[in-house]
Amino acid sequence: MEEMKRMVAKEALKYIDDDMIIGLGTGSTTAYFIQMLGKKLMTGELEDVYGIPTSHQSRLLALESGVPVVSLDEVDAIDLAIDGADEVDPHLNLIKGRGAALTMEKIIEYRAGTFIVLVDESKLVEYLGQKMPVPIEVIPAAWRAIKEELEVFNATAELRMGVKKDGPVITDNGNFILDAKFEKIEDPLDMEIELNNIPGVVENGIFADIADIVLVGTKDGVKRMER
Ligand SMILES: O=C[C@H](O)[C@H](O)[C@H](O)COP(=O)(O)O
Repeated sequence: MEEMKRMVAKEALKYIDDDMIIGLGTGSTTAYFIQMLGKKLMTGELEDVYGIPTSHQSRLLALESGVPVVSLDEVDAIDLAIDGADEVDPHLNLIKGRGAALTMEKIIEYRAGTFIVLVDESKLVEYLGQKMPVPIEVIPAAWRAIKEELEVFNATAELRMGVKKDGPVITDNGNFILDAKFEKIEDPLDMEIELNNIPGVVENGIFADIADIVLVGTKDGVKRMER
C-alpha cells in the first residue's frame, strides 16, 4: 500500500513545472508528494514553485520539506492541486475528509486550474458511499440538530471523536465533524448541494465534478483516469 502511494506521488511530480502555484492536499498519500517536491526544489530540478497548504498538516510538512508556502489571498491563480481521496467513483466524483481537512481542501481544489487526485486501487468504488461515510464539517452548536436532520437522507451520522484527545475532533477551523453513512449516493452533485444547504453545515466531503485526473496506484503500475 505504501509503495502504491509512493508510486502515484512520484508520477504526480511529472505534472509540476517551474513557476507554478500548487495546492497541497492533506493525508498520507499527498505527504509523499510534498516530501518529493521538497527534494526537487532543494536540488534545483524545480524552481520557484510555491505551495498553498490545505491544513496545518500540509503546511508543517511543506515547511519541513523545503516547499515555500503562500496563502490563497496572496495569489491570483492556482495552477494545479494535488490531493488524496477516500473514495473515487467511475465519474471521478470523490469522498474526502478522513483527515478532517475537507473544507480547506475544497476551497483550494475547486479553484485550481487542474486538480489531480492520488489514490491506491482500494479507493475505487462503483458508487460513492459504498465503503466510506461522508465527513461533514459543522458548527459545533448545530451538531445534534444536523445529525437528526440527516435522517431525511437515510444517513446515520456519528460525531467524530478525538484520538489522543478527549472529546470530539476539532477541525483546523474550530468546528466538529459528523461522519454520515449513506446507503448509496445516487446523485453526488445533488447530495453535495443538499448537504451544504443545511444551516450549520460548513462544508461536506463530497467532491462532485471537481477532479480532472485520478492517478491510481495498482500492482501493475500507475493507471490514469481522466474526466
Ligand atoms: O481530510 C483529509 C483528506 O481528504 C485526505 O486527502 C483523504 O482522507 C485521503 O487521505 P490518505 O491519502 O491518507 O488516504
